[in-house]
Amino acid sequence: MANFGDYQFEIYLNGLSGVMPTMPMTYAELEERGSRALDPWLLSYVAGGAGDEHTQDLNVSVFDDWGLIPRMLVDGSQRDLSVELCGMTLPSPLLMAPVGVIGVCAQDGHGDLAVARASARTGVPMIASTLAADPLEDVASQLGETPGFFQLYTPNDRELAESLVHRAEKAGFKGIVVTLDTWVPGWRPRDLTRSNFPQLRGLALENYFSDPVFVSRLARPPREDLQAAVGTWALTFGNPSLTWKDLTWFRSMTSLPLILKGIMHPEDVRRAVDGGVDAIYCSNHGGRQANGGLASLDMLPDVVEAAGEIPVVFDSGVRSGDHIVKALALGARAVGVGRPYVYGLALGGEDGVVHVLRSLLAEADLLMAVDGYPRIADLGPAALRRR
Ligand SMILES: Cc1cc2nc3c(=O)[nH]c(=O)nc-3n(C[C@H](O)[C@H](O)[C@H](O)COP(=O)(O)O)c2cc1C
Ligand SMILES: O=C(O)C(=O)c1ccccc1
Repeated sequence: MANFGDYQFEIYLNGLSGVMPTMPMTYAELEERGSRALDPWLLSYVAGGAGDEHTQDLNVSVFDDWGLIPRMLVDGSQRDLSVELCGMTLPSPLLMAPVGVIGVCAQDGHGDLAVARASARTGVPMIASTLAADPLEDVASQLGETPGFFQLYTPNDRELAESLVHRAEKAGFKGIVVTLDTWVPGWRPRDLTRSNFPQLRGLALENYFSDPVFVSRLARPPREDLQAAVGTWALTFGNPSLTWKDLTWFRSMTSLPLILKGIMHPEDVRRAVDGGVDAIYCSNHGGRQANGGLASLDMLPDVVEAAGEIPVVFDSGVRSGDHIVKALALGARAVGVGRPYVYGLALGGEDGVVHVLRSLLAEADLLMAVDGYPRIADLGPAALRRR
């Protein structure tokens, strides 16, 4: 397989216009131009976080606390970014974190499908959100050979939760990611001032509206009374009384690999591992849920240690190839990005997402080559140091 870094040569030889017309090459430009491509009310939701967004900003800046240490005269002719995750071999450690409004971040309102097609083209797995503008079956049908994951927001209606998970299994998803940190949205000033949850406009609820259990809870079909359907969704969305006891239930719901997302505390890692999960997803939800916390990267080494043999997926604040490499060196098995591909989608649709993913992978691949860590197995705590 070609190295991801070959994207560099495509750009040198063809010019960026021959590859992806006029797309940004730095995150700063991607964020700036992607932001302008989104309606202001939607941008507040996508870019915003909890409180004064200190934790959200810290997620990104914390990567500067670590520096990679280059090694010389290492044979870089055989590079390999592939990883094993939950019994699957992935071409790279990069994942697309679940984003619940990507549907409306695309010009045509079908961003979930565009992201799924980008996943098919790049081999970068999509973790499809419960909150989607197209039903999960339609998303799964666009994934091609790339394994996909379904992210579950656990409603307080157990029958509905089980229906969603079983639909995901049937549709061909290869793992279930249960998000634990968002059974209620956090305090998000940007959304509060503009009344901005797109969900409340009924914009990302197709998995519910297409679900027989959900529809059976309504007096009239969603299309006939959208307001009532959204109201029922709001009352059903989260379950505040879930506890670790319910891990048995999650485990019993599916034979697919089970991953718990939003884990930051090593004690929670141990409970999850004891409960038989297949992977731990270390994340603070991109700083959107709780302000005043550590950066997600701050907890990664402790989470990895507590997880032992169980693989750790990481996200929050990853913006560049060096961020990916640093998270891998600190023990992550796979690394997710959220906002970067949302801006790629807003700017260039499916091609924009592909460009963002290929750029991140090319940067990570070339950095590992230049720094003398050509394979992921070469990366470990000795590859970096806290400044
Ligand atoms: C607009 C937006 C919507 C999100 N929706 C979901 C979601 O539906 N489910 C979920 O588990 N996480 C959701 N997340 C969190 C992401 O999965 C991920 O944890 C976070 O974006 C990572 O941080 P980053 O944006 O700094 O890369 C969302 C994030 C954003 C930016
Ligand atoms: O915006 C989010 O990050 C998110 O996942 C969410 C989910 C439900 C309600 C509000 C926000």
